[in-house]
This record gives sequence, structure tokens and C-alpha cells, in this order.
Amino acid sequence: MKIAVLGTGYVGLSTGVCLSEIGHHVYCIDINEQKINNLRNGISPIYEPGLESLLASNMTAQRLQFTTSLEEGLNDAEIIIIAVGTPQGDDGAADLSYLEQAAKDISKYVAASSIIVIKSTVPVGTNEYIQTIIEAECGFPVQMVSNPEFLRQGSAVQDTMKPDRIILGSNDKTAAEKIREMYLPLNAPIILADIRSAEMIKYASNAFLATKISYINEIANLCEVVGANVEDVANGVGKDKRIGEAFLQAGIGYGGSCFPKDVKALLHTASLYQVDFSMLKETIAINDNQQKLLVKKAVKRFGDLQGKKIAMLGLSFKPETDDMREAPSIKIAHSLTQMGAEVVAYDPVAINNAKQVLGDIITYASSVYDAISQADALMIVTEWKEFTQLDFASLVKKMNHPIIFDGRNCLEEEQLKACGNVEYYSIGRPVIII
Ligand SMILES: NC(=O)c1ccc[n+]([C@@H]2O[C@H](COP(=O)([O-])OP(=O)(O)OC[C@H]3O[C@@H](n4cnc5c(N)ncnc54)[C@H](O)[C@@H]3O)[C@@H](O)[C@H]2O)c1
Ligand SMILES: O=c1ccn([C@@H]2O[C@H](COP(=O)(O)OP(=O)(O)O[C@H]3O[C@H](CO)[C@@H](O)[C@H](O)[C@H]3O)[C@@H](O)[C@H]2O)c(=O)[nH]1
Repeated sequence: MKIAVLGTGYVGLSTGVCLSEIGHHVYCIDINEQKINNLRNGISPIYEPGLESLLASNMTAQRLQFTTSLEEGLNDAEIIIIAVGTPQGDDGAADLSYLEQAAKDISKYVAASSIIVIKSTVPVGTNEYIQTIIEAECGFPVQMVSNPEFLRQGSAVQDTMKPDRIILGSNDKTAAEKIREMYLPLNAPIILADIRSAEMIKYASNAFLATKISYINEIANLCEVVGANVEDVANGVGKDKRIGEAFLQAGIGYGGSCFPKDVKALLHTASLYQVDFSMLKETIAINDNQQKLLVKKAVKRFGDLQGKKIAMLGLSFKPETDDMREAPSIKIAHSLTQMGAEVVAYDPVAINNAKQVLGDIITYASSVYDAISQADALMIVTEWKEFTQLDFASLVKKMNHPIIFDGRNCLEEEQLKACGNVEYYSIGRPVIII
């Protein structure tokens, strides 16, 4: 099939590349010329494992092309997938301005036979609203399918190639059937729904997962005061198949481009309809509190952070991504520096993006060893695998004080015992002082 994808961000690019991998002819379109120029040279604008090699092989096979021209990209397109950003607006609602612009842009080139798919995360009613914009501009009826995306950053290719489910929402059976055909090579479960239910499935999923994280984090805080260990608790709780083991990792809270904004957008939708979804307010409040925990623990330990050198390991909101959107590291870095601490941070891939957000309020190290040298404390903010595999016994010897604050509970007792002399504070687990 001939497919056009609007937006070459985390979702649009992963979608475009994977659809070409399963044999479709894909044109990826973006308004950002630099991104498109890089992509034409086989350079991915984002760090996403496995993406660049699929990009290269599908470009070579001439199934994947990039352009900034809608005329070129939409020419003959049977399916137009919109994957532009829907960031958080000032009032918590999803900002639909990119989507509205994209709708107006494509109206000039859309054919009566093409199917328009909204993959961006959008509040209930948005597909119908966008349809009215397009139809008003192009002057004929168009077919819409809501197809929310569930990929996770850091495993976008794997999640796109092997999704748990594909949701297709449409009031037009023929259009939904065509999109089902597009996805058939993935051999994934496909759920057909009406267009509003499909939109709601996305928010209900993200809000549930965010709430599961806040729930285990609140349990972790209780574990700390009653002397239990949240890792053992989560393990025991998660073995119940009705609950499940995933998303019970306690820590310094959720970040990223999705959970924070999507929980707020769902809350905003509820308030528009006078529904008091108070549980989501707690999900947010617990998460805000969780992001402050490492700094609170450091203040409790040191009393005063003025002049303390803190080595920060990890800047991105989660491992295997360079994305800094709503990363807990941002609030932590601001709090520490406002209290007079010197922060030296290391991240395997997110330093360039972090510089755009944090500027020179912190220093960026080129290795873990540079960051940790002469540090008064170490804070683990993102659980990159390479951090968990470090030789902590020799690392702590380079520090002024062998004190570790682990915001992701990623170190094991055995690793700490090997250090000989260490103080270890984590989330919802007993303090270890050796
Ligand atoms: N990031 C994720 O993991 C993820 C997962 C599932 C769903 N989503 C949702 O998917 C959507 C996209 O998210 P993202 O993280 O990929 O965004 P992003 O910010 O990484 O990328 C958006 C891209 O759209 C481009 N764009 C903006 N207006 C355009 C236009 N008129 N025409 C063509 N291109 C245009 C931008 O230049 C940018 O490259 C959002 O609604 C998001 O909530 C994101
Ligand atoms: O047990 C857990 C799991 C995750 N997190 C944190 O939660 C955030 C989000 O993690 P994750 O869900 O793995 O990454 P995202 O790429 O943000 O993916 C989420 O958001 C996407 C955008 O909507 C959805 O498509 C995905 O299904 C959904 O998992 C990160 O800060 C994680 O550190 C925890 O604290 N504990």
C-alpha cells in the first residue's frame, strides 16, 4: 500500500519505518527541514534502538522516502497517518494546534478515496472535529480512522513490530477494514471500536499505568516507615495474574512525553463534563512528591547541600532514550543547584538534549568516572543498564564520601557489600550502611 506519515518524531518515524519494513511504500513528511535532510542521509533524529538499521535497509529497498513537500508525499497516498505532537496546553488540555494545522495542510492534496488515520494521542471527539476541518477545506467527505499508538520509547521498533494490540476506531467499516489490512503482516490482535471509544482507550491505558506507578510508589513510602521492602512486596503482589508484574517498579516517579500530559488531559476532559476524577489528581500529586524524594533524602543526610558536589547518573526520563521531556532529572537538578550544590551529570545519550533544557546550571561529564570523581554523593536518576553493571567497589573509592541515593532501586545488596564502605539510600527499601 502507498502510505504517507505526517510527523517524523518518535511515533511517526517508528511507524513509517516499520510499515516500510512489512512491505508498504511509505513517504514520511515533516515540516522540520533539518530532520528530513538528516533522514535522507540515513541519520535518525532520535535515539531509538534498532531504528537506524531498519531506516537504512528500507531506504535501500526504495520503500521509504522523506520529504517536506506535502504535494510530493501525499501524491497517490491511499492512507495518510497523522502523528504530529499533541503537547500539554496551559490549562492541562491537549494542545491540538499542530493537528489542526496538519489537517488544513493535507486538505489541499487529499483524495476522496484516501483514508485519514489519527495516530497522535487525542481527546475524545478530536477525530470528528478534525474531519470537519478537512471536509470544510477540501469540500468532499473523507474517511477517518482513530488508531492510537502504544509504543514505548526505548523499545519503539519492537513495540511497533509486535504490539499487544492494535486499536482501530471508525464510524466507517470499509475504512477500518483497509487499515486492518495494512497491519495484517504484523499478525497482531486487532480490536475494532467506535471512534470515541478508540480515543478513550489510549487515555484510559496511560492513566491506568501512571496510577499503577503512583500506587506502588505510595506503597514504597509506607514500606520505608514500617520497615518493609517494596521490591519484595511488588514481587509478591505482581505474581497475582489479576495484578501483573509490569509497572510495579517503585522509584522517583514517571516522566516522559506521555504519562504526565495524558493524565492531565484526561483530567481536563473529565472536568469539561463535570466529572470529578479525583483519583487522577492523587496519581499526579503522588508523582510530584516522588520526584522530590532524592533531594529530600540528601537534605536529611547532609543537613545543608551548599557546596556539595553531587554526581548525577542519568538524565533522560527512562533508559534507552535521549528524550528529556518531563524527565525527573530536570526538577532534581534545579532543586539541587538552588540549594547551592554543584551537579555533575553523565548520561550515555541524552546530554545534548539535556543541555537544551538545563543549560549551564549543571556540568556535563564525559564518563561516569569523570562525574563521580571527588563527589560528596551519587544520585542514580535513570537506570541505564550500563550503570547497574559498573564496578561500584572501585567507583566509590573515587568519591569524597561513599554515599549513594538510588532513585530507581537498581543496585543490589551484593554490589554494595563489595564496596566495603558505603551508605545507600533507595526508594521503599531499607537503608544500607556498611
Ligand atoms: N513518544 C511516544 O512514545 C508516544 C507514544 C504513543 C503516542 N504518542 C503520541 O503521538 C504523538 C506524537 O508524539 P511524538 O513523541 O512522536 O512527537 P514528536 O514531538 O517527537 O514529533 C512530532 C513531529 O511532528 C512534526 N510536525 C508538526 N507539525 C507538522 C505538520 N503540520 N506536518 C508535518 N509534520 C509536523 C514535528 O516537526 C515533529 O517532528 C503525540 O500525540 C503523542 O502523545 C507518543
Ligand atoms: O514500573 C514502572 C514503569 C515505568 N516507570 C516510569 O514511567 C515512565 C514511562 O515509562 P514507559 O511507560 O516505559 O515509557 P513511555 O515511552 O513514556 O511509554 C508510555 O507512554 C507512551 C506514550 O503514550 C505509551 O505509548 C506507552 O504505552 C506507555 O508505556 C518513565 O519515567 C519510567 O521511569 C516507573 O517509574 N515504574
